[in-house]
Amino acid sequence: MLKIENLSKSYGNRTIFKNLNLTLPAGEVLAIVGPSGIGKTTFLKIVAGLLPADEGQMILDDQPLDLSGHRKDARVGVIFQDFNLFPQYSVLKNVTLAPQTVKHLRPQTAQALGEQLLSGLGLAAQMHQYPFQLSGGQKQRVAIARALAMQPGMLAYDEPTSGLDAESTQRVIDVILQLKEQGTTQLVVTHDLPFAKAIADRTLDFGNEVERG
Ligand SMILES: Nc1ncnc2c1ncn2[C@@H]1O[C@H](COP(=O)(O)OP(=O)(O)OP(=O)(O)O)[C@@H](O)[C@H]1O
Repeated sequence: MLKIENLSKSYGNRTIFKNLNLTLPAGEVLAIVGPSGIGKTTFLKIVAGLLPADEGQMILDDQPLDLSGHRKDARVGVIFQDFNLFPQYSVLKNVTLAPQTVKHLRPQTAQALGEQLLSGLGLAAQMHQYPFQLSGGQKQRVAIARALAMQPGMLAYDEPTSGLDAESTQRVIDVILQLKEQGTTQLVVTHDLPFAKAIADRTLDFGNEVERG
């Protein structure tokens, strides 16, 4: 479960959100929607530990999350809009690298985990290919496998269907629902309302429901 209490963020004298409170029960999917520039990505980056919050706290599975913007643990897995895969590494190595270097898993253990995750996401045939050989939807699923390989407490996605065709979008929907079924807590920033409807237990409209003044 993710619990957010009185979270505030400003850029200079511009308040992006103020006193934001939110509870996301374990295994639920929250979609965050709202117009461009309203602060959705800012919020996601704070949840992911990539940007500092000004005030407030976040608790994931009863343990506080570091909100300094320099979080070192991998408790929140992030999937970026542009995938951020390493182009010089195979799909499997993209997934197994961080578990070995950050979590110090033995190569065989990381490999077994990577193979299991990639197979589960329908990428068994692509394991030894390179990112340039994949479709956008396949890259997105590699990014999801890579995040899951760090065994995070939850996943956060930034516009995961942006630039994907209908078929790839459906695969992302299937993966998110499959992970939900397995109990993964997920937060998804999107401007795609039908997509939000297909995945979410709950939708937060960042434009209308969030305090900023
Ligand atoms: N580092 C920064 N310094 C100052 N202002 C920023 C910074 N990052 C973002 N902003 C501003 O904060 C506002 C919220 O940006 P953010 O990217 O969070 O919005 P968004 O809702 O994700 O938009 P989009 O859907 O277009 O990605 C925007 O007006 C943006 O210009």
